[in-house]
Amino acid sequence: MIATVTLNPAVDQTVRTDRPLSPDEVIRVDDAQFDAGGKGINVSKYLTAMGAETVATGVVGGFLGRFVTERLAAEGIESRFVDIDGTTRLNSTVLATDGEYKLNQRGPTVSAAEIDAIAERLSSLAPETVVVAGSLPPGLDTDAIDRLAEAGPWETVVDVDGPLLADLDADYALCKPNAPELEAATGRTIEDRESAVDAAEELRATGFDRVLASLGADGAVLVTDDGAVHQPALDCEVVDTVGAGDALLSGVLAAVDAGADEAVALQTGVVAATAAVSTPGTNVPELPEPAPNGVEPV
Ligand SMILES: O=P(O)(O)OC[C@@]1(O)O[C@H](CO)[C@@H](O)[C@@H]1O
Repeated sequence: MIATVTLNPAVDQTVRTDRPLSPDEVIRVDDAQFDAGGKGINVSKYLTAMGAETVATGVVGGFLGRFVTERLAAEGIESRFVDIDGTTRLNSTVLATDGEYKLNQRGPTVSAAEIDAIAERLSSLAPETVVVAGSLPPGLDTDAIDRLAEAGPWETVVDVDGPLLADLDADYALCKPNAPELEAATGRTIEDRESAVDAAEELRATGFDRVLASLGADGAVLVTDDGAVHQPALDCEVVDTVGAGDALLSGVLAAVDAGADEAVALQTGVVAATAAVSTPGTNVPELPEPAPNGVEPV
């Protein structure tokens, strides 16, 4: 079973307007989509859709926290969150004709005691894999992630900001930086897939068995002990990019969980990410079967 930990969940609000954003004007939008979000939660949503066993945990609070747990229950996603005093955040995406605007709140304060409570939840769930994903809320630093990684016999996967990746001390099974995060974690410049692989190798040497790097229009690479594989991006019309990284990571984890090799896992991830960018918000779209193998060694 794969448990996900979201230390800073969100209600994701997505609105669209058929004009550019401009200051000092009221811009009226026709409708708003609300999804239960936060990176770990999204991973649990995708894993469930892909048939992998998963439980979402982390912290929730207030009326927006209730929205998150109720929405997950309605979608058939198992969750075991720790309640906190503050209110879970509202993150907004505005899809306008001049671009995609994302406003993420910092979120409520979370304490070390609440990390202990999450570690207890994880111990009782006894997952094989724990995925810690998303930003750290006020009150926490990377020690919280290291503590969760070391609190049990599970392997731990992380999807956190680049500077945080560089600060982690425990051993991790996998991390999933995008290109700017890979640059921030290593101080290297990513110009192409070869430089991404070099940076990923450097990151692996600091305590990550595998590095899954998303490279936007250049697809993704998965770098492991067995070398590196690359999957080019697939053609699609991009509606919004929110949640694409979560879909990529989920596809890789679900495929590995089902016994697939690295190339098939990477391909499954890129297919899921392509479906994610083709749909607004962070609800899980219909996931197509992986296309013919486009994976190549780097
Ligand atoms: O502020 P963070 O924790 O870095 O990211 C949070 C977030 O933008 O990530 C998800 C998409 O990946 C959304 O569901 C959510 O709003």
